[in-house]
Amino acid sequence: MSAVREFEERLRTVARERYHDRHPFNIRMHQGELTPDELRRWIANRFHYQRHIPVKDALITAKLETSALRRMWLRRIQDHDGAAEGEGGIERWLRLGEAAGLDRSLLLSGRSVLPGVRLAVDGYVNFCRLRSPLEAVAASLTELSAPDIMRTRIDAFERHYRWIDGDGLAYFRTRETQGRQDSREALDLVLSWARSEDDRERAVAALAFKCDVLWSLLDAVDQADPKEGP
Ligand SMILES: O=C(O)c1cc(C(=O)O)c2c(n1)C(=O)C(=O)c1cc(C(=O)O)[nH]c1-2
Repeated sequence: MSAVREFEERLRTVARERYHDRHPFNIRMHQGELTPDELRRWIANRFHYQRHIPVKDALITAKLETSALRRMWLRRIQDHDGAAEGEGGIERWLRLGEAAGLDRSLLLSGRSVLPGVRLAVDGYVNFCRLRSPLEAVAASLTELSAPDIMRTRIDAFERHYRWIDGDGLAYFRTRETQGRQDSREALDLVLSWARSEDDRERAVAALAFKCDVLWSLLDAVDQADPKEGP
């Protein structure tokens, strides 16, 4: 196998084997075992991650040196922030919250964000702020596994959590396609930028770090005091 194919295989293995679809909270979600309060707590806390994705993508965009690359990365910001008020992934996530009975003002206030979730998201944003473009882009490669988890989640919501209106699932449906494009583009960049063995090690470590971010976020949600609100 060529060195590049071997590197790609390592990245795909990390993205598969350390991905948060194996986290106990996601397993319970997919098996239909979450209570409405647990699901609401996840939605409210994951909103904190969602609203920071375009922030970290702006930090990455600032590191890219050509118009073509910046144009590519700007699309990600628009996917989340929309081209106009009332559009985009953040708006779709707020609608998911509303479909689950969460007021958008609660999500926007950040009042429900658990300390561990705040640290995990800060960790990811600061990683993208401080590390090389190669490492920041490699960290986004968890998205290699994201389209599959979106499918699993849509199926689980439609089967087990029918109290959430189906229109609320628009975020997940849109992300299935967007995630595929994002991960294809990011993988091409990482494969072409990582020239040395040292670069490849750093890229794999960046992806493993990002898996830890997603895992820690779910640890915090999973271990939250059930008496606390969403
Ligand atoms: O719900 C999920 O399981 C999940 C996972 C990930 C991921 O794997 O990083 C992302 C998303 N969703 C997502 O919605 C999203 O917009 C996104 C952007 C990124 C990224 O790192 O650039 N990951 C993810």
